[in-house]
Amino acid sequence: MSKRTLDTFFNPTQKKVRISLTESKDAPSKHTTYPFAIAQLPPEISDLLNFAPEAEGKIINDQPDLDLLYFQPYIPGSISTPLFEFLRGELFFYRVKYKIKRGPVETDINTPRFTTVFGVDETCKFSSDGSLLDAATQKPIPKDKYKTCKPRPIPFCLDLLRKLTEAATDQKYNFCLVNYYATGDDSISYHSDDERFLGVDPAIASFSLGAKRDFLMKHKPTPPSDTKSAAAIASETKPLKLPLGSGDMVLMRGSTQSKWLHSIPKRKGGESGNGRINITFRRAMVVGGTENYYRYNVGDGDVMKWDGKAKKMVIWGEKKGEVGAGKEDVKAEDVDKGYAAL
Ligand SMILES: O=C(O)CCC(=O)C(=O)O
Ligand SMILES: [Fe+2]
Repeated sequence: MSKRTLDTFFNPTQKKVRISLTESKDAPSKHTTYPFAIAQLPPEISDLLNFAPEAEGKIINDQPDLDLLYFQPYIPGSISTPLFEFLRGELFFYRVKYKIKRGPVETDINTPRFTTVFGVDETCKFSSDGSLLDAATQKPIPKDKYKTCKPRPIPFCLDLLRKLTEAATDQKYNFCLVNYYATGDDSISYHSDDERFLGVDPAIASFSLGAKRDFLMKHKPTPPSDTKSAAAIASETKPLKLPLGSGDMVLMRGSTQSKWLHSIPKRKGGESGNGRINITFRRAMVVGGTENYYRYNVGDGDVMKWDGKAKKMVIWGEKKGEVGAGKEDVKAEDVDKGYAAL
């Protein structure tokens, strides 16, 4: 067996761009699907975001099927905490519950983190008035095109980062998923983002803001029927731990999603109690992707918003109250995102 060498090196193809904000500098983002308007980034943040990426991306491809581009950091250090606080304070979040069926047994799942999502798959575009148009014909879409969700446009405060990320990674993104891990008890179990609606070998750009959390990766178990035995692959690969800090970005690309799993495990103590935001940009190709993302990241429960005085997420709207605490289903760790733990 040939030994793979560690060839982590600088990627010469990365471009730097400046994005000028064409929208009014302070008009909040509004849409009929938003529970409330979302403020624009203050200029102190948006001006400096234009200097991203702060560091060159390092390629990590020294293991079979792995292809990462790791920016440490991507977001300038002087704005990563203000951006974290801005997004935690301005976005609406959900604590999604759903049921899964394993054979005859139905299980209730409580997603062990706060989530929210914006975007629409490649078959549609948002027009300037916020309505959805067919991407091919530019005509309004049939009312019943999306049967289980109402797609939401990416607000300006996240769309600037999306555009910068498109330029830095040479990829297109139409979805923005946001996770908020309030404490070390919040997590995402081992999974891969390899759904068919993302197409073959999807590129996913993943940002970290706030508390440092470990990002674990391990190769998927390989069926022995493949060209190599499961044992041969297992001995060639070793699990990876990236201690993601505020402002870091990991681009996962190539065969990474089809062959590797990733997770943010629960942690005791440390800075995890200060909260961490994860933002991923992805590109969904078909209607099913849009329906899936809204089902698992918005769901049908209460809207939640950060309460700066209470320093926690509370239910937004008429019924105010504390959210989430102590209600996690222990089983959620195993089946989070609808995937059985591997
Ligand atoms: O929080 C993270 O860094 C990872 C999130 C993730 O894997 C996902 O949302 O699919
Ligand atoms: Fe993921």
